Amino acid sequence: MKQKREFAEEKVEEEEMEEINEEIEKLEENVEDEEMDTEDVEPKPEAKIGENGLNKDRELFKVLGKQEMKNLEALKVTSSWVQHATTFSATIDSSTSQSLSKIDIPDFLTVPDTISTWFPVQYSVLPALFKDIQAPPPLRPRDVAIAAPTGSGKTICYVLPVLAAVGSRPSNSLHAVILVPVQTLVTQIVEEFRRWNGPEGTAKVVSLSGANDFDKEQRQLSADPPNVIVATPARLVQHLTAQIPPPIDLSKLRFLIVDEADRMGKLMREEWLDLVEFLCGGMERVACLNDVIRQRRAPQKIVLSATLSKDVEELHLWNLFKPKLFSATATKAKDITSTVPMDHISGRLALPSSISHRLIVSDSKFHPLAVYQQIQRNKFNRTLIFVNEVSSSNRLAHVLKELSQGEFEVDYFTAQLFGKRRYKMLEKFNKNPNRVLICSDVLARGTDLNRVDCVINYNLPADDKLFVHRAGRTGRAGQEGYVISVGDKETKRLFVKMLKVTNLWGDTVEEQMEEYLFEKDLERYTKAIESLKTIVSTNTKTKNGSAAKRSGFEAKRKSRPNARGEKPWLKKKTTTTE
Ligand SMILES: Nc1ncnc2c1ncn2[C@@H]1O[C@H](COP(=O)(O)OP(=O)(O)OP(=O)(O)O)[C@@H](O)[C@H]1O
Repeated sequence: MKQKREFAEEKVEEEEMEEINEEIEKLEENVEDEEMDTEDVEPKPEAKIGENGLNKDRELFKVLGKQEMKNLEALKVTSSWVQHATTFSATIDSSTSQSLSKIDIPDFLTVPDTISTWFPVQYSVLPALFKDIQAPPPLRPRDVAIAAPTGSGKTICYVLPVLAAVGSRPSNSLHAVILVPVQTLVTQIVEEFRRWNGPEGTAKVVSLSGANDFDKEQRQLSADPPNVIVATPARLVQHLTAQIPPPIDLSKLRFLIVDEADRMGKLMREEWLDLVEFLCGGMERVACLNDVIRQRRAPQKIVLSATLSKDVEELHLWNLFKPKLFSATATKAKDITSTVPMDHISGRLALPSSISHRLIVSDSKFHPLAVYQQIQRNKFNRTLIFVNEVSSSNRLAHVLKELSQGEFEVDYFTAQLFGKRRYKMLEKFNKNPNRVLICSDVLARGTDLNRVDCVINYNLPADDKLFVHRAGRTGRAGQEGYVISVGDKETKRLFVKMLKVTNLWGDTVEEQMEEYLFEKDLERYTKAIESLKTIVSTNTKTKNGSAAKRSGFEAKRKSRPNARGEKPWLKKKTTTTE
């Protein structure tokens, strides 16, 4: 019985297969007919025969009908406000700087001795912002985006307007919040406020970041409400959510400023911007007259960066109100929408013209020696060396110390450094000559160190923006600066391609360093490597033995009694029972 059923099923399958084959033959005949029709309409191009003797066209997907498939051109969408930017010169020299008398600043502000002229970005932005403060517009002032090269003086563009808005007799309300991506920048910007705020310091400026103790910050915010807060987003949100109501009242905010805006990442809206805008109020979309009136309360947003993204989605994230763009380009706005596939608004001039770049290509085993020879040959006074891994920072530091034999001091600075030790390290670098500081990218953006002669990319930067920001630690305020990138035949290829695609290659000089150039220092170099190997092997033994030492704030926190007053780190004394 079962066999019969199987046999019947097979029979049905055969009949179905025959029907399907007839269908396919009919289809093929139709297709051939179609081909026949087009035959007399236009001469059929020579059929390309592939190796296997088949018609090449048939090997690809057959497009039915007559339309030709063609690649559509990628649409370049640039916001209209990016197209109609207020532009100014990217170069800083006597011809592009303006005298201080050209801009009236409030008399209660003290001009630091180092400031004698206004840089192009300041001369372009400050009058517009001062005007909005002296004569507030009926609705709310337009938000501002500033795209200018590194070291061009963008910080002052918001420090002065904020201090002008606070006024000479400040009330107890919070006028401005400035957000920056890393805590080293928080301290630097508070210092810039102090420079202009005068010795008695009319405006109360506080810093909120991982460098300070959270509880201490919270007590200070409640006891003495500040006029200006400079913070990292994470620490600000921590204060805004730690207690209800939060000790920070954002409802009367005049400025919401984000420096190094493109570094805040695509998740910033979810992480902190929604919460801050909600607490500021007035950011809702306008649906009725009441909204228009309520919108007057919204703070004026100012976003800044040397590589402000041109990406419409990213710019849209900021929810800017009728934004006004100030952008550094040597020529008019055509640079901004340049055909170069770059996502910087500041166009091809993202690198200050006072910076020269050299690419050293050598075998990777000689890279520490190549770095030493470049520092020694050019007699750089202060050198910043960027590495990608923490491990290579202390190894490179050891080899350079061995090679330099006291010619210059070598330190290294990474995110592992906590609390005050970071600022002591930077202060030591700023105050002393003949320094080499090896650091990770925590110092790549915004950090304003004193007269860095040379930036060395010991490990090449991952993308063009990072290259621009690392290079921008030198050649600041129009001074001369040198950038040296170190690579080997493999890594050089991708690096050169990246810089050429984004028009940052400019007049870079490429130098091949062959093995014979290293012979004169080879003996010392070998000794340095040997001593490094012994240190690394002893370190690995101690690491297996005991936990690595912590430094600074982290170490102090470890040696503090817990809530119950116990000291868990002390070994419990075992009492003998006999
Ligand atoms: N008008 C000026 N005259 C002289 N020096 C100035 C002037 N404006 C700014 N500077 C100095 O130029 C240096 C760079 O300024 P600032 O840090 O504001 O640049 P930036 O554009 O913010 O750089 P980055 O993009 O790296 O953050 C600082 O040391 C600052 O003191």
